[in-house]
Amino acid sequence: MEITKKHSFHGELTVPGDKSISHRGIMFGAISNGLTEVTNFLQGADCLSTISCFRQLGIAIENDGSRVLVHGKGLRGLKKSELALDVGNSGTTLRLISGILAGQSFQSVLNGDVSIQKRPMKRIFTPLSEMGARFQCWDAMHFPEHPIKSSSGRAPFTIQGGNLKHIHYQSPIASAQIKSSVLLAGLYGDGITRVTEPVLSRNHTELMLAGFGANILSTETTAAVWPEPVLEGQSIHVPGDISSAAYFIALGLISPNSELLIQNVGVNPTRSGILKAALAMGGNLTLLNERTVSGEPAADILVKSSSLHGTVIEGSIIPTLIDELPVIAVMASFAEGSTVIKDAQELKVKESDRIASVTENLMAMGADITPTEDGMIINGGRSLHCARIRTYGDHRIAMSFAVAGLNADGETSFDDENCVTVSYPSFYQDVERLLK
Ligand SMILES: O=C(O)C1=C[C@@H](OP(=O)(O)O)[C@@H](O)[C@H](O)C1
Ligand SMILES: C=C(OP(=O)(O)O)C(=O)O
Repeated sequence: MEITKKHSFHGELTVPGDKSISHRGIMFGAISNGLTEVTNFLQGADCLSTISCFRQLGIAIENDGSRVLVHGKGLRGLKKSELALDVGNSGTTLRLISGILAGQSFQSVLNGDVSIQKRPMKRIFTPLSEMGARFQCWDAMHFPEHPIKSSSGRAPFTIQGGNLKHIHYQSPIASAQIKSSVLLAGLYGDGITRVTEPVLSRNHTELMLAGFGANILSTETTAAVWPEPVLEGQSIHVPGDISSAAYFIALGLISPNSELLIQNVGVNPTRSGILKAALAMGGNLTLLNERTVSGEPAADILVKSSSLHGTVIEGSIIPTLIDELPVIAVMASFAEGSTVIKDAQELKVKESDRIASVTENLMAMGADITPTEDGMIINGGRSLHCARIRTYGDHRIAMSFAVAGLNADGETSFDDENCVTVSYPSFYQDVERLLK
């Protein structure tokens, strides 16, 4: 596939359902009593991995391509899977399911793709072990034919769960995956489990678990969950994913004479830092029709071409736009002046090292970018030219550089453009449709 400069983008679009909320709908439905219906479910590879893991754990799940029905079996209704659970490319699946499996009396084996096998899991082993779960990592090269014990702190690994104690975990990292994993294990604890984070991360778990009937309380950066709730199946309508809308926000802002209306996007303040960052850069963005969908704030976002300028992105806003930083870096390359991104060392442990992958590709396109230990500095305003993009199999890198390529001279090509199926299977078709 080659991408060339296009002049402007116009029209209305809806982006697919939110990935974080889709995962949680399946997981919480599986451990609730009765039927959970998830509409506008994201049919991306990551969320399909969550469905297949819970099917392996004995949960009947019907998926007609949009609506998903989960026949929940209650907190203690999961069955041991004889085969390893394969989370594919999905860190959210792996870390959240581990919290649930920590509470089961059986053993589970978890594995995923080569990217997952590089991602750090000690961050969940530490609190879940403190609660009483036991973990054993295996050497990925020889697994499963010749299981060799490893101390890698990465997948593949075995969890032996059961008889959990409650804890108050002071997480060193602002991570919704760590927080959610501990809170889910806390459902099986012997008292109130609390998680305190340095900065508040996305709170979809707290909002949705409360909707299923859990007793859960959030105060600033601490969330507390009471054990042994009776969870009841729910109807969840998933709002559009702001992380997917981000590519169209960037495209609308940096492409000349463009105007896009992105409908029904989740704008939970713990997720929507990109809106604040884009406004700080001088972006013409308006939120319309603000409403609540299944307990989550949603709105339509009107985006118009803008002359952007640089900004500083640091501190407590970082967890609210962590997945959007690659496309924000692309926006910054089209802005006048410098943009400084700090406190974002978590970028190094996503599907790729996103400080390195963003830097490499933006440099290849002629941008002025310097990587730092915890972010990057971009001196914008240079015109970009085509390059062959190395995605490292990372969906967010592919989509961010599609946005760059649509505003760069020449033919931009990709080593693997298909990795977008992880979170946005119809991405290229949606871009095509909005071309004026
Ligand atoms: O909880 C979630 O759904 C997610 C949390 C974030 O990860 P961390 O918790 O590792 O920051 C984010 O990057 C990921 O895409 C989804
Ligand atoms: C980091 C991401 O997802 P996960 O951690 O679930 O793989 C992402 O979608 O950008």
